[in-house]
Parts: sequence; C-alpha cells; structure tokens
Amino acid sequence: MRMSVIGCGYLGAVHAACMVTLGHEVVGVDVDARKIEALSRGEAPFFEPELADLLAQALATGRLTFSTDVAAVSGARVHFVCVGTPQKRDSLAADLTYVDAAVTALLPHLGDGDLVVGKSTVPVGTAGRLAAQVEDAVPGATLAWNPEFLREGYAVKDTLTPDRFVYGVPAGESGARVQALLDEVYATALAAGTPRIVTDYATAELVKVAANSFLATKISFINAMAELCEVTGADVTQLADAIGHDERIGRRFLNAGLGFGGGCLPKDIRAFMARAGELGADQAVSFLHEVDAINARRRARMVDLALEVSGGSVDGVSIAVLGVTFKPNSDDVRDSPALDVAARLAVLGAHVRVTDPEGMENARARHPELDYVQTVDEAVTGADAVLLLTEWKQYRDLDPEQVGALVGTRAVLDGRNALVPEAWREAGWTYRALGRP
Ligand SMILES: NC(=O)C1=CN([C@@H]2O[C@H](COP(=O)(O)OP(=O)(O)OC[C@H]3O[C@@H](n4cnc5c(N)ncnc54)[C@H](O)[C@@H]3O)[C@@H](O)[C@H]2O)C=CC1
Ligand SMILES: O=C(O)[C@H]1O[C@H](OP(=O)(O)OP(=O)(O)OC[C@H]2O[C@@H](n3ccc(=O)[nH]c3=O)[C@H](O)[C@@H]2O)[C@H](O)[C@@H](O)[C@@H]1O
Repeated sequence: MRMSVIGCGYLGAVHAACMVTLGHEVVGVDVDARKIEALSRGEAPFFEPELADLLAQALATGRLTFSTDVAAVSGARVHFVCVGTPQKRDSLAADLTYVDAAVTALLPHLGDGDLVVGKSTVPVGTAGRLAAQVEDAVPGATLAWNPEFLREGYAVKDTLTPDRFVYGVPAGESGARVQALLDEVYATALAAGTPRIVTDYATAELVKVAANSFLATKISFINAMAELCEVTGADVTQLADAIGHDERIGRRFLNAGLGFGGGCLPKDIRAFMARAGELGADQAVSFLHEVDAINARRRARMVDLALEVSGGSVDGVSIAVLGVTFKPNSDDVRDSPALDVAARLAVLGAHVRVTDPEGMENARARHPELDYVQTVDEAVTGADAVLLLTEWKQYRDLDPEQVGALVGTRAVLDGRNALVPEAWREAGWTYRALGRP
C-alpha cells in the first residue's frame, strides 16, 4: 500500500522505515530540509539503535522516499501524522500548531477513500475536531487516531512488534472501513498475534495519555519511597525488588533515581492536567501535579548531594558528569534530568565537565556553557566528584580502581542507582546515591 508519513522525527522516521519493512511504499514528509536530506541519504538524523540499518535496507527497496513538499503524498491512501506536540511556552497545555498545520496541508491532496491517521500524542477531543475538518473538506476521506507507544532506544522493535494496537475510529460503516484499512497496514504484526483494540476517538486519545501517566506515576511513586528511605536509612533498590516480586506490582519502571525526562512523559502529564482542567475534571488528575513535583524534587536532591560532598559549596569545584541524555540508548536531551542537574551545578559555580556517548551535540546546543569532553578519562581527570546521571552500560561497567587513579577526590554520586556501592566503597570511594544509605 502507498502511504505517507508527515513529520520525520523520532516517531515518524522510524515509522516510515518500518512501514517499508512491512512491505508498503512510503513517502516521508518533513518541513525540516536538513532532516529530509539526511534521511534521503540514508542517514538517521538522530541516534536510534537499528534505525540506520533499517533505513538503508528500506531505501534500497526503492519503496522509501522523502520530501519537504507535501504534494509528494499524492497517490497515498493512508497518511500518518507524526509531528510534534510539545508543551506550550506559557502553560502546561500541548501546542497543537504543528498537528493543525500538518492536517491542513494534507487536505488539498486527499481523495475519496483516503485515511488520515493521527499518531502524535494529543489532548482528548483533538481527533473529533480534525475528523470534522477532513470530512468537511474532502467527501469520502476519514480520520483515525492510532496512538504510538514506542520507547526511544527500542523504537524499531516496538514499532514492528508492539504490545498492542489501538485504533480510534468513527462510528458506523465508515469506522468498519477504517478498521479494515488499518488491519491491512498492520497485517504482518496482526498475523503474529498482536492484540488490537478498536474504539472511539476519545478512548484512543485517553489510552495514550493514561499509559504515560501511569508510567510517570510509577516512577514518582518509587522516588517518593526513595525520599522516605533517605530519612530512615532504608534502601530503595531493595524495597523496589521486594515489592516488585508481587506480580500485581511488577518490578519494571520501579528504578528510583533522578526521575523521568524526555520529550514525552513530562509534557504528556502536564498536557493531560491542562486538558482535564478545560473539561472541568481537573480533580481527576490533580495527583499528577504531585507526580511532577516529586520528579522535580529528585533533581534538586541530586544538586544538594553534590553540595554535601563538596562541603556546602560547589563554587570552583571540578565535577565530572557522566551522561546527559534523558535515558541511555538515545541522543535525546529534551527535559533531560541529567542535563538539568549539570546546568544547575554550573550556575552554582562548579566547573562541570560533561561526557556522553551520543548526546553531546544536542546537549551543547542547549547548554553551550558546559565543558564537553569526549571520554570518561578526560571528564574525571582531577575531578572533585564524579556524577553518574545517565546509566549507559559503559558507565555501569566502570572500574572504580581505574577511575580512582584519575580523579582528585574519590567521591561518586550515583544518580541512577546503577553502580554496585560495595565495589566503589571497597576501592576507597565515598559513594552516595538517591534513596540509599
Ligand atoms: N519520541 C517518541 O518516542 C514518541 C513520540 N510520540 C509522540 O509523537 C509525536 C512526535 O514526537 P517526536 O517524533 O519525538 O518529535 P520530533 O520533534 O522528533 O519530530 C517531529 C517532526 O515533525 C516535523 N514537523 C513539524 N511540523 C510539520 C509539518 N507541518 N509538516 C511536516 N513535518 C512537520 C518537525 O520538523 C520534526 O522533524 C509527539 O506527539 C510525541 O508525543 C509518541 C510515542 C513515542
Ligand atoms: O509517549 C512516548 O513518547 C513514549 O514515552 C515513554 O518512552 P520514552 O520517553 O522513550 O522513555 P522511557 O523508557 O519511558 O523513560 C522515560 C524516563 O523515565 C525514566 N525512568 C524510567 C524507568 C524507571 O524505572 N525509572 C526512571 O526514572 C527514564 O530514565 C527516562 O528519563 C514510554 O515508555 C513509551 O511507551 C511512550 O511511547
């Protein structure tokens, strides 16, 4: 089937390449000419494991093209909308400018029977509004909302073999047609047994923000327990293991530390609160304010820990920061807790030397005032404290003796509970972590 993908960022670029893998013919469209040029050359414009290979294979089939001109979508039956929905500058709400612009730009190129499929994360009510716009402008064209649940770092696998599909479709006969078309798009995964939930627009939109709110709540729950551990001398990692053995709770997403960041969880819970407020249901999700506040306190606590091990002030102190991306296996620094902590320490006068396997370019663009170095050795040489803020595997595996030979003072702050404290203490380090004695 010929289809288009509008918006080729972390979501859209992966979606476009994966749809070719499933046998479809895809044109990817983006307003960012540099991104389109890179993708056309087979270069992933961001770091995502497996994407470069997949892109090369997809381009080699001749069934994947990219363009900055939306007219290139002509002949496609299905149009995936994958543009950004960031937080507005002046409020908690989502900025729908890009989604609205993408759908408006598509309208002149739609024909009878065409389907617009929203994948971006949007406030409940958006799909209904856009569906009316599409149906009014193009008789016979319809809209579905098919939220995406992929994780950065596992985006290819999550797209090809998702846990489930959710289709938000219009009522009646046109809904059945939409369902059949989406089943054709995802035929391979459906044949492998991936569950699919077919529902109305509002439920589909809410499923997405409910899932991200649940994940954020789980992380803030364990980080709230970490705060209790800090005042009682208990160990949050053992607590998480112990409660996680209960299958009803589950161990995943109970890693206490610096908390959640990225281009999705933070802005999605805020947009959810804003939308609930507009609907007069703010009480229903008012707990998310607490989830957000707990998350913010972890970053502040990390800065306090650095102050503590530095004798009350970091002014002039040399600090090595290992990791600046919002999580490992990504180059994404959007709302990164690690980068936030590094920047705050610099404001307090610390000399912050930062290293990261993939995120340096993005971090430098946001915080040029930090000192970026290529290797761990360069970062830690002479340092008064080493902060592990993103748990890349190569940082988890560091040898405390080898690192110890380079630093000025053997003090390590483990912002992700990723190191084995005993190993570092035995090597003569002061080891401090969030939620651990
Ligand atoms: N990043 C992720 O892991 C996931 C993201 N999402 C959702 O997907 C959406 C996109 O997120 P990302 O890919 O991370 O954002 P992104 O910022 O990486 O990509 C968005 C792309 O859309 C392009 N764009 C903006 N306006 C356009 C227009 N009118 N026409 C064509 N292209 C346009 C931008 O140039 C950019 O390349 C958001 O709603 C996000 O919440 C959902 C699941 C996973
Ligand atoms: O809507 C989205 O864009 C996506 O948001 C998240 O995916 P992602 O942002 O890629 O990353 P996660 O793996 O969820 O991690 C989010 C943040 O939580 C933190 N985290 C995660 C797990 C944990 O136990 N503790 C913890 O602090 C991570 O370090 C990271 O900063 C969801 O997991 C995806 O299902 C969703 O599709």
